[in-house]
Amino acid sequence: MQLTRPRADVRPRRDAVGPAVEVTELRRRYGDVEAVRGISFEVHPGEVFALLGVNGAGKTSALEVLEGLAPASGGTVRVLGADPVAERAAVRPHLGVLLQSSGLPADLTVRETIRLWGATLTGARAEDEALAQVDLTGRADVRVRSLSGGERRRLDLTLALLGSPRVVVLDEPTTGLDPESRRTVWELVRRRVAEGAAVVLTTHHLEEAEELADRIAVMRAGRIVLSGTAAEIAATQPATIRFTLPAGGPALPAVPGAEVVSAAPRVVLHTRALQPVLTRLLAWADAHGLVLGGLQARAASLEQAFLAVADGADLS
Ligand SMILES: Nc1ncnc2c1ncn2[C@@H]1O[C@H](COP(=O)(O)OP(=O)(O)OP(=O)(O)O)[C@@H](O)[C@H]1O
Repeated sequence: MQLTRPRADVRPRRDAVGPAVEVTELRRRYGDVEAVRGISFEVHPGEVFALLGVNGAGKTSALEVLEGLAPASGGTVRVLGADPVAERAAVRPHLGVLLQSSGLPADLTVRETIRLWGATLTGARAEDEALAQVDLTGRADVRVRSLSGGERRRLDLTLALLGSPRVVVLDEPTTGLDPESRRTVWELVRRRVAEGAAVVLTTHHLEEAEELADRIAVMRAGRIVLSGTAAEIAATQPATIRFTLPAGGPALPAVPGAEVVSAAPRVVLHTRALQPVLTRLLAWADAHGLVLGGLQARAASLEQAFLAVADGADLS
């Protein structure tokens, strides 16, 4: 299978404002394992950038450098123009981080946790606002150890956004959340972005990337192998046409521009020219007075492209 060759780096659509995050040829190595093998991207203020990839693709390893938690083995990372590891003190006040798992003190209540974290920040949001924005007002006096997984995740998120950070890094922000809580989180992220923040996130929920991200990069084995908007990435895959051919009728002729993936009676065609192929197909059916049973025509999805990459599609 052919996919378009990824761009060498991932350029934002807007170039008027300088990038809040600049990652150039980033590498990260653990002993003999090269987890990140030279990735480049930029994220501008007011933009959401999603890093996708199967388990072990290198997403968290890359984010940890942005978060200032680990040095790069090669390449450069700039957050608001500074090195997040070497200049951590300068970057930290402007950075909101949500790790995959947090280690909050279990004996503190939700309100105490927010108060304590807020005391380390300048210009922290009011406690009540921080509680309300993640629907934890009614749980303010509950100890962290007694929260459900989803409540804890929402607390993590409100802490990450407590200081109104200009750069937000979210590692799987909605893992374990129910659909309603997930929407609450999306709303919060959108609000922060509308206020001008640059957001980098990882997720295994492709619909989350489609909902939130302006641009997406798909990683495999430490490299970015596909990048662009969700629509651009989906468009690397063919559209699918399905129908059932009635018994006893004429055989399906070759349709130029379409590849037969499954033959009659349950026909599946792949095409990169959906409209002309569909037009020819319908004209042929019409000419023979045929009804194409259960006819479906579907453009490719982000999920299809993601799975093709995960399967190791030939990218040359
Ligand atoms: N501390 C470590 N020591 C050695 N190898 C590590 C370490 N952390 C991660 N790795 C390896 O680096 C590779 C990338 O891991 P990473 O956690 O960055 O992937 P990921 O894309 O974030 O995966 P997931 O979706 O599961 O979170 C994997 O092969 C992993 O086993």
